[in-house]
Amino acid sequence: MTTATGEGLVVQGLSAGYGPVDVLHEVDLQVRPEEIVALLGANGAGKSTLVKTIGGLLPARAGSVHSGGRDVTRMRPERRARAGIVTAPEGRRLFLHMTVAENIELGLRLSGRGGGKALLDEVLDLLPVVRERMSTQAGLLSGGQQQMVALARAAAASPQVLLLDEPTLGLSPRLTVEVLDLVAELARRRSLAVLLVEQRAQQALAVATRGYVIDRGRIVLAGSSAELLGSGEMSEIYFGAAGVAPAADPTPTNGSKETP
Ligand SMILES: Nc1ncnc2c1ncn2[C@@H]1O[C@H](COP(=O)(O)OP(=O)(O)OP(=O)(O)O)[C@@H](O)[C@H]1O
Repeated sequence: MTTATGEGLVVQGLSAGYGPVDVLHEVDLQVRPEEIVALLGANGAGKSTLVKTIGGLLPARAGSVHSGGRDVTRMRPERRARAGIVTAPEGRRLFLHMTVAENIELGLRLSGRGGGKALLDEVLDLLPVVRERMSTQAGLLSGGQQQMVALARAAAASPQVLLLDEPTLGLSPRLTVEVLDLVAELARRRSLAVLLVEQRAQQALAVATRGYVIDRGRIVLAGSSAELLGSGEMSEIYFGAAGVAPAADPTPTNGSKETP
């Protein structure tokens, strides 16, 4: 593990938890620009907690988070977003009664980091499904379309570090491949450092160059995608604990969480 903090996302010795319970224990990870790194783990392993702590929604109890060489550990989420760390949270979190355009505008305003019309245009070129539905109410879109809107909203905020918490949750295998291909295209075009949280290890490792496996709040395995896919240890830790096969398709749900 390099300790260089100059580029991308660097997490060192990060611990966090809820109330009296420690959930994350001294997590180290790094994502360089233009790199997609998968964060894999069974239900309850600590993936969302790690994303929340990196994004600033949950305070770090120890350790540090750097983005582009800047120490953001003590910054509030809005300041972190302005510093380049943008999260597309699990469950999409769209405002379902608002149009797609309003969702994107509001997201950009909240992040305080919109990349302007040119960037939004570039993102929408990659996501024609979103462009075609800018005036549609978000609640009327399918789960896959909502996922694309969440991705567009996050990408249009001009992130340096993009945290994607289960962007394929509830999507069909075909849409999963489509969303992950788009993530890869965005990472390449915009030099993004992408941390991709996924339960679908095979699909995630197909677009990621490297991955980490988290178990009970600790990184227990790290390696290239090929190494992880071939690792018996990973199957044991991850799939043994999860009780699902690597390519398992989680039960589709179109449910969305609406934040006030
Ligand atoms: N708000 C909370 N308050 C207390 N404990 C929580 C809270 N959120 C999560 N936890 C606990 O923290 C641990 C890690 O949960 P987390 O949601 O980070 O796991 P996860 O890997 O994202 O799981 P999943 O894949 O099911 O979303 C679990 O034991 C969970 O019960």
